[in-house]
Amino acid sequence: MNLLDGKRCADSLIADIAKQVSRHVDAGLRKPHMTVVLVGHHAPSESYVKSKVTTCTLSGFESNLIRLPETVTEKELLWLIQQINADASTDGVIVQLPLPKQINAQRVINAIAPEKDIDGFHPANFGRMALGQKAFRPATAYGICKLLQFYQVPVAGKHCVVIGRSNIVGKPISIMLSNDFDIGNATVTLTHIETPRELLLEETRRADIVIVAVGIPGFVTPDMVKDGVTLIDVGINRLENGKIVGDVDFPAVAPKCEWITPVPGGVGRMTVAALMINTLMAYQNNFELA
Ligand SMILES: Nc1nc2c(c(=O)[nH]1)N[C@@H](CN(C=O)c1ccc(C(=O)N[C@@H](CCC(=O)O)C(=O)O)cc1)CN2
Repeated sequence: MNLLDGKRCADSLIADIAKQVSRHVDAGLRKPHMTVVLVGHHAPSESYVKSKVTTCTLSGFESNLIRLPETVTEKELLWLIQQINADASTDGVIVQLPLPKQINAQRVINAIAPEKDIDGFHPANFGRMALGQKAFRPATAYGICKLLQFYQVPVAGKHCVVIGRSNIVGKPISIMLSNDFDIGNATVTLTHIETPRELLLEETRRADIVIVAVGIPGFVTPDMVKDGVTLIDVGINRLENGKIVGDVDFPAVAPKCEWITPVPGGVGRMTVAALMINTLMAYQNNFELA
């Protein structure tokens, strides 16, 4: 069993980004700038946003965090997005998800200027990504690709099963791994929590790579996978005792795996690193450097 260490990979990517930024700054350009919008006080979101702001500093970026109250209206949030879109000093913006019930998240995402949409959630970026064109790619999915690439895990020609069909993880990773560029060229089956159990097992038991993003602790058990599988655990579940675990029963399944991501320290770290890659791309696009 080998660990796909997200911290090690993310640290290496961030060091590389910081070098590129310092070359741009030495040449007289301003630093890349990310704006983060956080609505309310969702505890995990607070921690993710803190990690994004800290990683901006490590990457040599400027960042600013705009906090809005839980009760903010959709209209007020859309107005703020318009202001950020028009602000030339911001290269990229993210609105931390989830948003409170009164706000339609997709309407907010649709209002972000595609050239500042470093989350890659806007339909224009999602569409370009699906077509294999240059685009901001959803950070978790992109981070998984970067992690597989870093550890030289073979993907082309492999059978990959994704469990979970969310717009931010399951759908984009299934498209990216099946595309014929970068790290793709896998044969991908997209399953989800409503896939009949028998069918799910039929798929996962013959998969070379399983990616799980369902938000259920211990969902993947040893009987579901074959020996030598590569297992990517996207789940982040907080147990009552304060422990964070993924969607995989790690102690039981790890001995069967050739490669496996830990939680914490796996995909989560890569999400933040991939967001930095997207921000650098937004900046380089702005200055026509790429
Ligand atoms: N606007 C967005 N909102 C959300 C996204 C996103 O990509 N864009 N993804 C998730 C949350 N997320 C990033 O925002 C995220 C999740 C997890 C981690 C992370 O580093 N996890 C650590 C453990 C976390 C902890 O200790 O609390 C790990 O796995 O090691 C970073 C970012 C939903 N919202």
